[in-house]
Amino acid sequence: MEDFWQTCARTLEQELTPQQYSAWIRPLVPLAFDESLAVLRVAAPNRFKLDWVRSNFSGRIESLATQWFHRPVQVKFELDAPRMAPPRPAPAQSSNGLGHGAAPAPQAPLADFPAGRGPDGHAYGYGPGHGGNGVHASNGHGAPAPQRPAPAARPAPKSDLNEATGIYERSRLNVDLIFDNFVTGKANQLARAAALQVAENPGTSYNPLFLYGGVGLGKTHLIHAIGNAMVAAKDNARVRYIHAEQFVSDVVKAYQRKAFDEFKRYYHSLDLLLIDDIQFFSGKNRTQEEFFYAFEALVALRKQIIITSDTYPKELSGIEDRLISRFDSGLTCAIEPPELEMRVAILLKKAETEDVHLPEEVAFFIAKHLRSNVRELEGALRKVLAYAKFHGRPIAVDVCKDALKDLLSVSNGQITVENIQKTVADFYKIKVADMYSKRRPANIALPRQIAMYLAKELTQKSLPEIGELFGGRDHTTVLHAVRKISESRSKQAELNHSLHVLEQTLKG
Ligand SMILES: Nc1ncnc2c1ncn2[C@@H]1O[C@H](COP(=O)(O)OP(=O)(O)OP(=O)(O)O)[C@@H](O)[C@H]1O
Repeated sequence: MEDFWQTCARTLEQELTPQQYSAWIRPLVPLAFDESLAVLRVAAPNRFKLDWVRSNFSGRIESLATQWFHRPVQVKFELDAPRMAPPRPAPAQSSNGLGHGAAPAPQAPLADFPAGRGPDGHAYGYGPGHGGNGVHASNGHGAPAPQRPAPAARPAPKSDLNEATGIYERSRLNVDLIFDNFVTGKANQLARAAALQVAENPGTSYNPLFLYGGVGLGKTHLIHAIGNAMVAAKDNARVRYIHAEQFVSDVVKAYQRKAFDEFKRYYHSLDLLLIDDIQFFSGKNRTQEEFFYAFEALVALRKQIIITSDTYPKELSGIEDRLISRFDSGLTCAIEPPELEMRVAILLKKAETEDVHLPEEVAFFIAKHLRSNVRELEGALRKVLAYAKFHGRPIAVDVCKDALKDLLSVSNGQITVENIQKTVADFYKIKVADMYSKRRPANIALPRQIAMYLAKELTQKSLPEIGELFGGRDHTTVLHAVRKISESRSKQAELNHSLHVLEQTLKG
């Protein structure tokens, strides 16, 4: 087996770039070859590498093994326990800023950029060898913490676990959000391809990568996947995921502590900065200024920046032009709401992750009725599974109907505002983001008014609620749109026809 592995590694070394070889193949360790089953077991140092090699190299390794052993061989990848992804840590704080502190993190938030001083005056350590950096693992959207421990094959040495935990605490990456469990379809394939490209060639392909789309469509998932891939490729990569609101709060803390030098030192030294929901920078001038400096510094050093937003750069309001033009200078990709088949695939994948068998007709039922975003789909699936378990009933369509009764009636015959926005945007060939953007050219303003009108007609939402879902518009704007479209409809046959088609499409 050792001989085979040496030959296999040599072959792959010739076929791959040196970076790919040392990132993915060199860390693999052959464990055993089971003669009777013709199964080759190979260990990967962590979960990301494991997922990556399984998706990208298992076929090639299997074919080399098949040639070598003169019979079909299956390759099974396993985690090499000592370097596995860390268990979800209780937020750890260095007790004195230097060692691996085991004390629970304090309640008052500390500077999110490391090496700062907490309100108690203690310095909070950062850097390799420091177990805590004074940051909190939170469950909020802003800073998801590692969610789940990778299964341990054997107990890992404590120091390795601490080190690994440190990496994930500092980066704030959620280890569960990886490429492997990101379902791809028409709605997100370009964004995913760009994300993969950036993960493989950080800083040199698309910089910045700007991903935008409506709520719950997978932007955060995708950027964590990039971060996780980068950490997997390079253990000491300086990666940081941060929600834009948290960045604003870091700037405020830097002000309070007169610590802009530390702030800059930290942000300007990253290899990868993932910043989520940049629209939250709107109107925050000092934050924008600091982000501008960080952006310039990182791009000049060919360090990667990835940004997400609810709309495309030119549509961002309250953001300086110099930032907008920089956001636009790399690659901008949209993530659209998923179509039916993709929603089904997502549900099946989520169920598989939970080790639950979800009959396809149940997945179709849920996907047909909940159309707007993936977060909503996940919530519905969780409800159905919990309901079935609680009532001791098998997972079937009738259980779904009972479990999702509220959701189904709230969406008033299954039509949601998000779905209306998507349907109308597709019909008029504009971007979904235009539905909530501030732009007002006629080719956008009319479809937006039509969507508002349909939202009022076909859902239970109030005028203020609709206004909110259309980029925070006032209810009088919605009222104006509803009145205008209903009046025009009675006079213009063509508009009436279009509305009829849209209504039929939405009612399915
Ligand atoms: N294509 C996908 N495959 C699998 N899971 C997905 C996919 N898209 C989204 N999800 C899941 O849906 C949930 C919501 O996704 P995420 O938080 O990434 O959305 P978002 O676009 O960042 O939303 P927001 O704008 O509210 O921040 C997450 O649990 C994510 O894992």
